[in-house]
Amino acid sequence: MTAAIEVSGLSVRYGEIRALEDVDLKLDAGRVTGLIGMNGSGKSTLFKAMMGIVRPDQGEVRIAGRTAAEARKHGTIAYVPQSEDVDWNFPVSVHDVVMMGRYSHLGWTRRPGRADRVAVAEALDRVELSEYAGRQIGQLSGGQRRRAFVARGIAQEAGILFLDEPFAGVDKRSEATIVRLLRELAADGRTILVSTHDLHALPELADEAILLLRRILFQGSVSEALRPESLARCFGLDPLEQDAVS
Ligand SMILES: Nc1ncnc2c1ncn2[C@@H]1O[C@H](COP(=O)(O)OP(=O)(O)OP(=O)(O)O)[C@@H](O)[C@H]1O
Repeated sequence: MTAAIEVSGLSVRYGEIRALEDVDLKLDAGRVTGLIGMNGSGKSTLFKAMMGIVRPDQGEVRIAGRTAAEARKHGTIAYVPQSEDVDWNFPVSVHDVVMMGRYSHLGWTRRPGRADRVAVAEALDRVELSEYAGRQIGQLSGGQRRRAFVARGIAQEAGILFLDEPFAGVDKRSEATIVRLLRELAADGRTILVSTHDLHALPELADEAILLLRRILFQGSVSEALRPESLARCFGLDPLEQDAVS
């Protein structure tokens, strides 16, 4: 089976800072992968490099046979950003946000047609936000905001979905809804990569896990990734243990 995403020998620097070093990974379609790493370990940089937003110093990214930049241009990748990277006061409705996913599909008039409106309505329905379509995006809860961005990716018909910390600031019920939704989207054949600090959600969420600390420390089963010795290498301590005592 050809990997949907193949990264080889990827290194990224910001001036003197080495954010990623010699990263190799393969992600297959139909699977959810959890990307685990402490703050500053390079998770966002990895997403950006795989979307062709930051240029690698070395190595390459192939997305379904294309370069990262080509794949982004073709709308192959949808990105759900970290909450703090979004201006929630921006005067757009939930419907408008989801319609943004159709931009790569719009014809020469650049005006949404019937097919675009249908795609947006179906995406909103899929994430159970139809009744919120007219609301300003900032008037949604944390979990609903994430679902609106997932709907944007569905409307975009993206085969690949990257989510950067989708559970941060989200209550348990919304978290469970997002986990269920991502599992369904993977079952449809999408490739899903989710960065998260929420290790407790991992067994239900992900088919496999990657531990990142500038380099890939581990890629494999969730149960192995969650072993104390694996986490100790990734975080320098065992965070599950920390949660239990705090
Ligand atoms: N635009 C930038 N300019 C300079 N340094 C940067 C830039 N973006 C990230 N870095 C640095 O690169 C390293 C990796 O950062 P990155 O944001 O990829 O980590 P992260 O794992 O996503 O962290 P977090 O969990 O806090 O979001 C960090 O040392 C960070 O300070």
